[in-house]
Amino acid sequence: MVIKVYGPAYASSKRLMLCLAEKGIEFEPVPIDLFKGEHKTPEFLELQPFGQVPVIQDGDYTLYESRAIIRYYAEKYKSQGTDLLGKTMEERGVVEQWVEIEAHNYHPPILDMTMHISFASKLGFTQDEKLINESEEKLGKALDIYEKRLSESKYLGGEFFSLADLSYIPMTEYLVGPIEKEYMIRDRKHVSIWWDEISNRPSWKKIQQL
Ligand SMILES: N[C@@H](CCC(=O)N[C@@H](CS(=O)(=O)O)C(=O)NCC(=O)O)C(=O)O
Repeated sequence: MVIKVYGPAYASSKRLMLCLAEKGIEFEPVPIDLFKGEHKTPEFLELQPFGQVPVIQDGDYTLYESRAIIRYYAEKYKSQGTDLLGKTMEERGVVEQWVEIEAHNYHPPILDMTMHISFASKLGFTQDEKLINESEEKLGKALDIYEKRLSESKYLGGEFFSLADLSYIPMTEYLVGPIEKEYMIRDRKHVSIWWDEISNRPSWKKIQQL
């Protein structure tokens, strides 16, 4: 049974598509147009009561929250494709730490900047310059911590690519692309090297075609 991935091919939905690609797991994208409110229909809310994407349906198993989904598949298919969790519990702990840090210190400021820089006019709200600046400052502080970590370790989770790095890719795409803040990556030597490494993975290039 092919996994159905409900969501647009960007941001959090792309996070799990990337994980499935790294694991060599086939999936069927089911586009959900947020701008048309397709994530707020009664049918979709049956699937995901918070009205957010992504959601997966794997047979009669349904799961939402992108980071829960990538952990599920990384564990379920640990010996298939790229091992994204590390070999020991201690490595796993460090991987989980950086996945959580992304969720709380990286994704939110980039999302706020993206919404206000790229979508304010389209969605009809006033661009909040103060929020953009505060978000950029918060992100800069996080990136300085990543710079130190990546000066000591090739990847965030250790000397192996893992969920800790994978989880960052979709929102970093916004940072270096649509919101034109690539300098925040390029001004940090080790973060820049890391970004070039992880964004050149075949899985990411494959997902970009969607
Ligand atoms: N923590 C959730 C957040 C998902 C999320 O914020 N999804 C956005 C779309 S995107 O930011 O990933 O592109 C959404 O559904 N937004 C619509 C809404 O929140 O009403 C996850 O990681 O799955």
